[in-house]
Amino acid sequence: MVQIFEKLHYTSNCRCDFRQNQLDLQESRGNENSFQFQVNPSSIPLHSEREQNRTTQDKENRLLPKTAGKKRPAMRPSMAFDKAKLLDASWGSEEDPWQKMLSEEREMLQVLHETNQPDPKNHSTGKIPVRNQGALIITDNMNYIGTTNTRSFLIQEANPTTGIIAKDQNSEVWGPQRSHASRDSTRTKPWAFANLRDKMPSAVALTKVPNRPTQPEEIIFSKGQRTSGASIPVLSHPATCKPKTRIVFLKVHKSASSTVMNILFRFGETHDLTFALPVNGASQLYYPFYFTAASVEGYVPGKDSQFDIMCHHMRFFEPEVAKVMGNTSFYFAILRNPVYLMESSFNYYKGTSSFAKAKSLEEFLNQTSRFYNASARDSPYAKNLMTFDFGYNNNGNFFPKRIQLTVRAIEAKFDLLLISEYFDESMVLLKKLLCWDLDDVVSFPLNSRHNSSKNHLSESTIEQIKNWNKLDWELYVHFNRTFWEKIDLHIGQELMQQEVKLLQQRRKQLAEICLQEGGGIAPKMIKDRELAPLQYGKAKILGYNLKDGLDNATRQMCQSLVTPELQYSKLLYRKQFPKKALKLSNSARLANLHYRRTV
Ligand SMILES: Nc1ncnc2c1ncn2[C@@H]1O[C@H](COP(=O)(O)OS(=O)(=O)O)[C@@H](OP(=O)(O)O)[C@H]1O
Repeated sequence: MVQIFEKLHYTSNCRCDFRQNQLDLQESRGNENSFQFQVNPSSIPLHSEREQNRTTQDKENRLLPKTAGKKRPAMRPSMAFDKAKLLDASWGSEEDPWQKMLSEEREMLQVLHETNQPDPKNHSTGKIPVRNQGALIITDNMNYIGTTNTRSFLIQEANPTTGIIAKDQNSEVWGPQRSHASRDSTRTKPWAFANLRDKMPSAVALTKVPNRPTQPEEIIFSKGQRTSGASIPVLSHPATCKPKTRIVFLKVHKSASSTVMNILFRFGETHDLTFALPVNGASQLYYPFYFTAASVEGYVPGKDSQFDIMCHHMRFFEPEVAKVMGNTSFYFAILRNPVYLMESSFNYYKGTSSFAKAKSLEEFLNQTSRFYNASARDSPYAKNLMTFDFGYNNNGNFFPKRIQLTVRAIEAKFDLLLISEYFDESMVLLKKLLCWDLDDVVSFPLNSRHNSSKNHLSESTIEQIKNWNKLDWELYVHFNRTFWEKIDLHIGQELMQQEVKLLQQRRKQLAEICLQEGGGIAPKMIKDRELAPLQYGKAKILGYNLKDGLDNATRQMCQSLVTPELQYSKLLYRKQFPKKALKLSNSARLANLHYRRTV
């Protein structure tokens, strides 16, 4: 009986409606003749000879340790795809090219995305293409990847069998903002927080910070593996720092990405920035298929950097993203401990083919061959979801080399990888690298589950999840380490703690100003439908009630902090494409979007 109910429930409320995804795009093609669908990646022309024949000095520079503010060169997709053609013959045999490359000691290596983006032509016929899961690896001796003696560093440093206990910062809510002397004068804040300045206590004095508490990553990495953090006793950015406004955020699933997205939405709105929004007001950028520029509303082929911020769910595909956002945008993403990510995913995506029939996460893990079908289109929710979102093969076998190259490729493209277990530290680091204000990164947690839909995990289940999501686990371990290295490099532990404290105080204060109950509440208690988050799978997603009697400006500010992703997205779409939105809402399409976010 329960199962029957669940089945019905999931079907009616499923975000994994791939068919709908196809139809959305199909329809958009009909409406938007200007859209050009992605060509076969292998047909992308090569960059010029000059670009390819980089100088020896260039190559040497790429092998130097990372330095603050220095962006390493992006992977050249066109070169990569040309070489990809050569490797087409080994498609399907995943191991062989890996083994071959392992023996090529002097060559630098590069991992590529899987190359077979679904053929958009299939979409127009309503056919759903089968995704080839083969990973493609190419060699390229002109790239940024280190020499052979660094190849096994990841596995040596990380102990994948060690447990990580995630610290949940969701429930904390705090305070005051700091002044920002070097603000870009062109920036405007029509309403955000401006009216609250006088309601806030003066900035917290910078007192001696207590020793850093034991944190999960310390269980994994010895202290010596981090550089010592130099404390910089200043809170304002240097005069030369100009807020970054061109941003790509890879919204990795179940990693606090909706909260980050809300931060970007608010920043974009208050600074009149434009968003690369999904076509036809859809909720995602062509997910679970590789991102394609044509899935962005208003994208004009050949026109550079048309939008300021891209932050909807997508499966990352660099050349297409670059078409819309250019290569100089600030690229960042957020990761989460795969153990807790999977526990969250199991509840949220309970309706997907892998999880629907499993009575519990434990049952799924004990019988993965029974429940998991790698070729099912919705399988990524059940295995290495982060790897998949970054554009790599989530079913790939584990090889140290695979991880190393994947990590290198991600690092080559992404300026920053955040860690959701350290959300506040992540926001302080983000603020620093974007040259933003503290108020720009303050937020309330969104898309959080009610405790009743969370499951306790035993030690053995945790181990099983880690093994099952080995690729994600290794990514997480690596980027957890580099996260702290970045903090040491850019901020220092002491200043970080001070700023985290300020951020938390600010959040707490905003909660007192805005929230009726002071924090997240169960869905049935939410009074305003516009503020009700999508309820999905088996998860009960918390929302917020705003206080009554707020003046207009305060209410608007508070509302923006708690508006769920789908409603906020719809609002931005209306603002950016009023005519199209009107057309869509006339056909009652847009109005219902937040009830049927696909996937
Ligand atoms: N600030 C902050 N800090 C730490 N964790 C946070 C935060 N905000 C959201 N969350 C948790 O992130 C989970 C939802 O992730 P996403 O928003 O990425 O989900 S989704 O893919 O967009 O559906 C969801 O995890 P679960 O509650 O375990 O499901 C949220 O609780």
